[in-house]
Amino acid sequence: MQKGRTNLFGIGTKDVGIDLGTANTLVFIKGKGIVLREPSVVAKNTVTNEIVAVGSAAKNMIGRTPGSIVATRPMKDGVIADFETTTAMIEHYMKEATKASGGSWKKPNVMICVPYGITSVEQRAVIDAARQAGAKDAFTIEEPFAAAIGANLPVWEPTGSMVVDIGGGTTEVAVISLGGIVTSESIRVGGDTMDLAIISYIRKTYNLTIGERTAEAIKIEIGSAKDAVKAEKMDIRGRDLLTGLPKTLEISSEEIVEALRESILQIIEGVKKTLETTPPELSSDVMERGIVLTGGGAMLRNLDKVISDETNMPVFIAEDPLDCVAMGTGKALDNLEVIKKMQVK
Ligand SMILES: Nc1ncnc2c1ncn2[C@@H]1O[C@H](COP(=O)(O)OP(=O)(O)OP(=O)(O)O)[C@@H](O)[C@H]1O
Repeated sequence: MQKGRTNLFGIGTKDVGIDLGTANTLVFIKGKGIVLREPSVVAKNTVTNEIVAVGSAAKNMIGRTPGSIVATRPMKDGVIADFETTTAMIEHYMKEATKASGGSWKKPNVMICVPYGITSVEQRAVIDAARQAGAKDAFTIEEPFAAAIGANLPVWEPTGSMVVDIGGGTTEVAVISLGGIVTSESIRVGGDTMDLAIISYIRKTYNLTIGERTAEAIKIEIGSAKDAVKAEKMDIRGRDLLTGLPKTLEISSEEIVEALRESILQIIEGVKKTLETTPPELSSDVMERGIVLTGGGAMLRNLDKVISDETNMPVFIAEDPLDCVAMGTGKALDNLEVIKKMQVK
């Protein structure tokens, strides 16, 4: 255990962990837990280049902005698409974290979880952004590793742990042992791809256009990775492509299973590919302990069952799958000395 120190946040070490996800950003403060969760959205005025809003306020602007304001997701697809905006986002969340702890900023160590496989240049840029925003020192941790720590897997032990983190932009599959990622796959399929697949299905089948937020709501409410015993129904609203007018129709969960089939297949392929390249000793550990699903996508109904059927492995959903990466990022601060050795040079 690291020895606590007193600062303006109160008693004890109050270092900060930030899960910079493609869909959501979560901020963890040591000793307090997760203090903030907001969508990773930034609204920018394209004329003045000014940031108008960050987080929930910006998400509400998606699809509703006048021409001069654009609401974007700077981390879309699991990569840093726009560095300047990402920096602004880090600054915003660090300020919000200060407010959330009811104190003024006493420089903390900041651990930032970044998408797996981002370049060392991008990692350094994130570190610089955090330092600029007031961090005493900043470190990065890769997403599947943070997810595994957050899911309480024994990542530091000489045993194989397998995690499948299904986020907004990507799905990351990794086998971890002795504090390192032994084998991994990053698939450009996540919750966003599922939403787009639903939009495309509804358009093709019913000539109805729906927005991304509606598609996400459908996925969360009646989405499933395989047919449920009892089909569920939902009324959805969109714009009829033929008449141009708003229209409501009823869809069933079976249709969403069909719409999501391709995305699910790709996730399964990624899991199988990782298992194929896992050394036998570690595979047998995974067989014994099971595969752990984290990330928001882990909550898609029956996804655990489908992955288990296809791999013949036990599959478990982590407790609080949406929080695993942020919790793991925060907990990694307890092992700062080890994490320091993993940093890009
Ligand atoms: N109950 C649910 N069923 C299915 N999907 C869900 C559910 N709840 C949330 N999601 C999806 O989870 C995704 C967000 O997950 P998460 O917050 O773990 O992603 P992220 O960490 O921001 O993304 P990434 O890991 O790609 O950086 C969104 O696509 C959201 O629609």
